Amino acid sequence: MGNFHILEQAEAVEYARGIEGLFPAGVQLSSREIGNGNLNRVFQITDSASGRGLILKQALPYIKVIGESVPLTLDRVRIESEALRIQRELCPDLTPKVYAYEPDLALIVMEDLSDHVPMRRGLMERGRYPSFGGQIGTFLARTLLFTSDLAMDLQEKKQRVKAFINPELCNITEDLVFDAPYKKSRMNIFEPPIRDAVERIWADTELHLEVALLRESFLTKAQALLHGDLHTDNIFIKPDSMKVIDPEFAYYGPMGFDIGTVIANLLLNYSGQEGWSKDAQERDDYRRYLLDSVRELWSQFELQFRALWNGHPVDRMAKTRGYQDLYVAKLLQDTIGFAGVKMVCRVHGFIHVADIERIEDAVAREQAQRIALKIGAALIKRNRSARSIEEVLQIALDAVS
Ligand SMILES: Nc1ncnc2c1ncn2[C@@H]1O[C@H](COP(=O)(O)OP(=O)(O)O)[C@@H](O)[C@H]1O
Ligand SMILES: CSC[C@H]1O[C@H](OP(=O)(O)O)[C@H](O)[C@@H]1O
Repeated sequence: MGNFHILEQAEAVEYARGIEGLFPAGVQLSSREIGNGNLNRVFQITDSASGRGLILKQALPYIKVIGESVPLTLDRVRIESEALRIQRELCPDLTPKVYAYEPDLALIVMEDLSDHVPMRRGLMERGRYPSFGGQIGTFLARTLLFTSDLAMDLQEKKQRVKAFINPELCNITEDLVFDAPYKKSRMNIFEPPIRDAVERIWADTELHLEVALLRESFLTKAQALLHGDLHTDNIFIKPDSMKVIDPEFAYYGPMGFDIGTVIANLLLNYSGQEGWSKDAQERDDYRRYLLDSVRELWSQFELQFRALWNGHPVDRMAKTRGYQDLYVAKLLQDTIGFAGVKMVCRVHGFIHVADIERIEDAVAREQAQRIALKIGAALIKRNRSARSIEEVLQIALDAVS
């Protein structure tokens, strides 16, 4: 990365213009910076005449939301580009096209998905996406099964694990998801009215034991190549299409972490419904839709995961009678536990979610935060005994009754 420098907007445009086969010669290109994420710069570069465009994403050598005092490896762009390549091979319809990867400048150029919306925004506007369960179920089943020991040559899989060692990005998750929310820490940000609920989490040793076990799994279980940050801002959606972006947190970890992250974000929106409608009927209907989506996601995932396992060449031991059932049962438990920690950290941790944060009414916002903490903590505590996704739905219903 010797030639790295932060691109000026005009340089970004010239870089895009130079990519062979994308724009006609002499084309007039416009550009705007649209990056609203925590880590990177994102330019949308458009041919004003045809409306065709692309996205140029450049990593900064530090954490954007904190500043230059906290360096962050540019190697994350290699991880992101390689993960995108693998995900696209496995799920061509569910990932963006990548046009260029330039390691020296730590940038990736990819398909502009502006005809989709980030799913978080879609849900905040009460969008309904009936195909989502099937789409995300496919993404999860294919990316998780086909990158695991179940379906890969065991030696190749180990090489993959090595290529995806992602210590600095994993460290962010280890700190922000598994550590800070469970103790008094400068990394926690929350509003005074929920201090009592946060302090209960800090003092709950039964909860801490479950988090320690989930953290151990995150640290040691190299089960599959994870996306690593599968929240609803990283899912772009429209009625007939869904695409997953931003796998810079990819590493070999426990499958349930990715599935749990999606579920957590649906349930954070569920919690936030407290502030998005004055009409109780409308709020309940939308909550029901979100719970149906959680159920559908899990059942589609399970169906497709089992079908792929049964229908493709897999590891000899994977055919052992009874093994698949135990594997899927444990996967559900992991999913539930990780969904819980991903909810809790977004309420009083360092990074919050707009679904709750943007509620203007302070009382409703507080209520939404309390609901999210209640669901998150209950999921964490249930993780090792859960037997069915229905338990997740019941926990969510109990939290608002
Ligand atoms: N391929 C894309 N098409 C359209 N918008 C995109 C695309 N990639 C990123 N963006 C926009 O930039 C934002 C930040 O991108 P992201 O890859 O999530 O960066 P970060 O890692 O900093 O979060 C996204 O939320 C979205 O608004
Ligand atoms: C200090 S950044 C933490 C936060 O940033 C990542 O989000 P994104 O890259 O999608 O903006 C990730 O969720 C991390 O938890």
